[in-house]
Amino acid sequence: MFPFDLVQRLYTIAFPPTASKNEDAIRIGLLGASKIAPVAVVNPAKSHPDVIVAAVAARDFDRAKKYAQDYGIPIVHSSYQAMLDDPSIDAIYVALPNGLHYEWTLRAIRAGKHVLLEKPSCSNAIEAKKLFTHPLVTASNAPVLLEAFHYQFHPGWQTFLSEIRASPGAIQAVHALFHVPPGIINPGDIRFQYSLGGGCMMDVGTYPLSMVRQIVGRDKFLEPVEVKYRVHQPRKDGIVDEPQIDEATEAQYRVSDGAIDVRISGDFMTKGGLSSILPTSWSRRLPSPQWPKATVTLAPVRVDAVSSSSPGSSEQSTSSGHFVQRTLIMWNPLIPTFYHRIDIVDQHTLREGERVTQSWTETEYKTAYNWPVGDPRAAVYRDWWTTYRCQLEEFVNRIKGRQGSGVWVDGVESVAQMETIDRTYEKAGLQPRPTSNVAI
Ligand SMILES: NC(=O)C1=CN([C@@H]2O[C@H](COP(=O)(O)OP(=O)(O)OC[C@H]3O[C@@H](n4cnc5c(N)ncnc54)[C@H](OP(=O)(O)O)[C@@H]3O)[C@@H](O)[C@H]2O)C=CC1
Ligand SMILES: O=C1OC[C@@H](O)[C@H](O)[C@H]1O
Repeated sequence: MFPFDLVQRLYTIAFPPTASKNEDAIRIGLLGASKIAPVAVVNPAKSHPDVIVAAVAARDFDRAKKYAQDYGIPIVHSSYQAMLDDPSIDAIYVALPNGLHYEWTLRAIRAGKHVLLEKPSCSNAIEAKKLFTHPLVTASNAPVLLEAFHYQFHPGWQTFLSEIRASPGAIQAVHALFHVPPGIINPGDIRFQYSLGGGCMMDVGTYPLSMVRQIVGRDKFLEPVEVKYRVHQPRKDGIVDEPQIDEATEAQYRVSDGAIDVRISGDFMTKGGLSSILPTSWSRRLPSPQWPKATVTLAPVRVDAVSSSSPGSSEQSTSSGHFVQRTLIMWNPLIPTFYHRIDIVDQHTLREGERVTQSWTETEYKTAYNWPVGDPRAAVYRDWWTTYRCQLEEFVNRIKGRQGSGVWVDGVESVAQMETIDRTYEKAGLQPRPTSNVAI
């Protein structure tokens, strides 16, 4: 069947309806002529009546001019500071290398600008604590500061969380991954430079980490118990130029108050494609593309007669009855508008003591391009809105003091996320990324 919905969504994302701008629209300035800004801000802003992408600043003026021409941005600044000094700018999008996030976000806040700050918020937890607890950030009339964990703002991810919360059984295991194939990230990229705050855990690894933290509860302390990484080694002569740069990381965590098995995996260059049909020596050269995903396994619960056992207790394995163990999977929470799916898989077993007499599986598949029917948020959101468009909606709502969808990434969460990244690096035997020595 021809996927009309998909084509329609993709067409509307590429050519969004252009909103006429309100008089008090927020004028955003882009700090850096970055690769991500067109996708994360410039395009989403087109359909938002309260956002104008008004300026771009780059270290190289000619590059900034070209970028401004390409994306129809009226003002060009030849330095980041010139952007912050521009009184016509209300908000700044910080999409600089991670190692510059702290410095330029604090400078922007000091200049009275709201900030949409790319993930990860800072180079490490020291910076994140300084930033998010800074009096200029915590003051009641402080500018709005948001770490751009865009996927959280999409109804698809929120529906997944709601399904988990509404499901029977305590959480037993949470696994999340984000792997990208070789060739996506270029050799000289900022992600491969320690001094700029690079590394897999800082980049593709932040998403699965953020996802598992959302699922187990952001107040839970994740203690890394085992962390494995692959060092980035682009040279054939065996010399590792950036020994602190993890090209791929796998981490297992213990959760503060429970026995949940938490694992994450990130990879900048995932290989091993067609491993089931090709010899290993061939397969390990091939990319192995896969959707980012999060998987949650719940404890079995008894669903027939009244049981004295509590969900997840060991008594269940020996008692008789009808048990159901649920697994929930979210495929592709990062680009859900293109494709996503929520699988709700119920594994049924009938037991007589330790003997399983019958077992079967029932699976329900869901998608959520918008909030549920009847939810007032569904009348505001659109099915074609990308995670970035949803994020921009909420950033503006916060600045304008509007109610919004209720989804937000606050400073407490951003600091806890950075602390967990630091702990993960330390457990791996690597250094957290360097702290900025710029005095602001
Ligand atoms: N939310 C998301 O989906 C994504 C988020 N990101 C995040 O956005 C940020 C930027 O990523 P991306 O757009 O890929 O990055 P780019 O490689 O495009 O770099 C961003 C900007 O950094 C500036 N820059 C400043 N100092 C340096 C330096 N020493 N070396 C290189 N560049 C420098 C450049 O600005 P200038 O123009 O002034 O030269 C460049 O335009 C990162 O924090 C990343 O994690 C990235 C991709 C996706
Ligand atoms: O969404 C993303 O995909 C690719 C990454 O390298 C990038 O930084 C990340 O945000």
